Parts: sequence; C-alpha cells; structure tokens
Amino acid sequence: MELFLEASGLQTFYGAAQVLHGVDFRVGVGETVALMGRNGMGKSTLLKSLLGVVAPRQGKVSVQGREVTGMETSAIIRRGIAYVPEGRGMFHNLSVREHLLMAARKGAGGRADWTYERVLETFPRLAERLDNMGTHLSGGEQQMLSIGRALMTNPDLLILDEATEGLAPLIRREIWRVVRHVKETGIATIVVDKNVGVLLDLADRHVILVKGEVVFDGGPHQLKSDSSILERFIGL
Ligand SMILES: Nc1ncnc2c1ncn2[C@@H]1O[C@H](COP(=O)(O)OP(=O)(O)OP(=O)(O)O)[C@@H](O)[C@H]1O
Repeated sequence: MELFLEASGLQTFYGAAQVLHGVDFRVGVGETVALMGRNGMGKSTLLKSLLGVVAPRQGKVSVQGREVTGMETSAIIRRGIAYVPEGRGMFHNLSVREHLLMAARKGAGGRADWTYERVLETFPRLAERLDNMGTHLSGGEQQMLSIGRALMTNPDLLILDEATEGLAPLIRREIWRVVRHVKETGIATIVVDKNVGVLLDLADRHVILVKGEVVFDGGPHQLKSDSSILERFIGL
C-alpha cells in the first residue's frame, strides 16, 4: 500500500518524563487507522508528535515520502492533514458560515471536492444554523462544525481525536455516518475513540498503544478473532 504518512522510532518526552518509547506508525493513502489504548497510554501525544505540536526527541516523520520532522505544525498540516483535536477547540465570535468559509482551501494535491455546499449537505444541522455563533452551538453541533471545517481544507488525512466523546447517541451516530462517508471518498483517517465496537467495523487497521509502545498493529479480523488482545490491552 502506498503510504501517506510514516513515523519511525518516535521518542517523545514531557520534561524528563518519557511518554513515547520508540513508536512506529504509518497510514496508507485512503486508509482508516484506529489508534487505541487506555487513558494516558500516549495516543494524543503520538498525534501531537506526528504534527510537530510536541517535538519528538528521537525518530522521524514523513508525509508522502518527504521528511517533516522538526517542521512547524502549520507547514506539516499544509501537506494535506486536518486535525480535529479533543475538546472541539475555540469558536470565538464567528458564525457557522464564517467558520466554514474561513477554512476553505484546495487540498495539497489540488483536491477540491469538499466545497461549502458539500459540507452543508453532509451536515444538514449546520446548514440550519449558518448565522449562529459557534459558541451558541450544542456540543454535538460544535463537533460537527470542527469536522466540517476540517473537511473544507480538502485534506488527504483527517485526524479525529475523541470526536464523539460526551455526545448523545444520536449525534454520535450522525458523526460516524459522516466518518464513513469521508472514508468512501478516499480520505485517510486516524480515529481515536472509546467506542471499540464502532472502530472494529470502521477501521482498516488498528494500532494499540500501551505505555507509549505499540503492542498491536493489525486488521480488525485479528482483533475480532482473538478477544484476548482487547481484553489485555484495552480492558474489555
Ligand atoms: N502537556 C503534558 N505535560 C506533561 N505530561 C503530559 C502532558 N500531556 C500528557 N502528559 C502525560 O503523558 C501521558 C500520555 O498522555 P496522552 O494524553 O498522550 O495519552 P492518551 O492515550 O491520549 O490518553 P487520554 O485518552 O487520556 O488523552 C500521560 O501520562 C499524561 O499524563
């Protein structure tokens, strides 16, 4: 499989505390990868290390075959990545319409199929709230706006960190529907989520972290056929 992103030997520290202990991680073009592990095992730190939000002390990261280690986050993102962080981010004094239009751009490879109209078709709830201020949206609507804004950048890789955390079941279902749709359009995704059942149906590959090390990297069939892996590493 052609790789979109590849990281090898990542070691990341917060001060003296080492959180990633030599992590190898890859995402193929159009591939959906579920990044799994209990709380505090280093999932967010891995995502931040890939994006240069925290600088790994060792190891390297490449996007489409070109090394990006040590580059500014904004420069890494411009290679075709959209990041929807945990906790939705800031919405300030902008309307839904302004949020979306501000994010609009062509993708790194010239991809432009995610237009304003298409995002509104995908999230009818946002279409009904175009003049609302972002801060006046419900949690679920804010999450949809975050994802909609990410899609407006026409990414080749969408990163969702706990996108359904704390949301009502109906809204979660809505978000998973969109993630499936995004997958069908050939955008690669890294998904971090507590809902293992959904991930098993959605992802092409699963990577499990325990204390900053990859303890499993394989397909959903492997996880489904050997329940001891999830029991041991996720606690199910
Ligand atoms: N900014 C920080 N400064 C110091 N330690 C941190 C920082 N961020 C995370 N850590 C620590 O690094 C470890 C890994 O955290 P990380 O957030 O990457 O885990 P996670 O797997 O994403 O878990 P969660 O789902 O709880 O966010 C934890 O022990 C955490 O306390």
